[in-house]
Amino acid sequence: MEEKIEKLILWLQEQVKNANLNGLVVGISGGIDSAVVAHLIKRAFPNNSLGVIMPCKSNPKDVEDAMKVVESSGINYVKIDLTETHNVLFTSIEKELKDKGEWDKEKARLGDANMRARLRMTTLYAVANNFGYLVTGTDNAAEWYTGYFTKYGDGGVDLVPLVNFTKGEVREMAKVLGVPKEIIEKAPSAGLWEGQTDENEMGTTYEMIDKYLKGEAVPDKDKQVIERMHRISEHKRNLAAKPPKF
Ligand SMILES: Nc1ncnc2c1ncn2[C@@H]1O[C@H](COP(=O)(O)OP(=O)(O)OC[C@H]2O[C@@H]([n+]3cccc(C(=O)O)c3)[C@H](O)[C@@H]2O)[C@@H](O)[C@H]1O
Ligand SMILES: Nc1ncnc2c1ncn2[C@@H]1O[C@H](COP(=O)(O)OP(=O)(O)OP(=O)(O)O)[C@@H](O)[C@H]1O
Ligand SMILES: [Mg+2]
Repeated sequence: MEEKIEKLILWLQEQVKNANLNGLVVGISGGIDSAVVAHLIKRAFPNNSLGVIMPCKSNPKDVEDAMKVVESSGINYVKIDLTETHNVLFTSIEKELKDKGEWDKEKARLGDANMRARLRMTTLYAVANNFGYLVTGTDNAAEWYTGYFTKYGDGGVDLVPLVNFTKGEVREMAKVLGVPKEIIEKAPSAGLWEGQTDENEMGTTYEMIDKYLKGEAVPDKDKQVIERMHRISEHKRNLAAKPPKF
């Protein structure tokens, strides 16, 4: 794993050099994926890396955990609270659609959640412009394959360094990098609504997705969930659809 980490760090340095920019920024959530990326970018660019903590109606525990990652990695950081911004934008959309009689409360929950991820993306790009940094994503192989991310939200990034690592490998990497134990052990969550966990929402587990990606046998029920998620999220892994020239 040490060797893979060294190669990843060189790769990160090369990407920034090729882009003619100065360094890297990442959103730090208090979860393991962003903890690993924060440690990696701090190692790649000790003086040109930044973590952004962006609570958005979030559980205060997430900010505490994000601060543990700031401490363990030693990364420079800034905290930008998006709660008020989200309120203003979301309630104005709600009002207009309600006035038209088109408000769907059920579907709105997902729209609300995805808006949090897209506001974070917008914030990261504003910060990246300011410093001349690239925006670093945190998706691992399991999330990328299943499309378990918000299109143009946490999926809207310049680099995805963890995309070839299963969740299990990300945990292994976290240990080597010195990510705090409690961050490594907590249940993965997008934190987009109270009590959300990735595995509850997906209907399968990272253990199963990792096995599937390694070509190992998984129960039929899990295989079907994974293959369906992959199929319906194909559009997220591509740029916008273009018609041919007529
Ligand atoms: N076939 C197609 N071709 C082109 N575009 C297509 C499309 N189908 C949908 N779309 C577009 O994509 C949109 C749906 O995609 P999207 O907006 O991403 O929304 P969606 O995939 O429905 O939801 C995002 C999922 O990712 C999870 N998530 C989000 C953020 C972070 C994390 C985490 O682990 O931390 C997890 C979240 O909990 C939720 O389950 C549609 O509204 C439509 O605009
Ligand atoms: N409150 C937040 N502040 C800053 N960035 C955030 C916040 N919430 C989410 N993000 C960004 O969105 C990314 C996607 O979230 P995701 O939950 O997949 O990763 P994670 O929280 O790092 O790890 P885990 O999957 O174990 O919860 C995060 O890695 C982080 O970059
Ligand atoms: Mg998370």
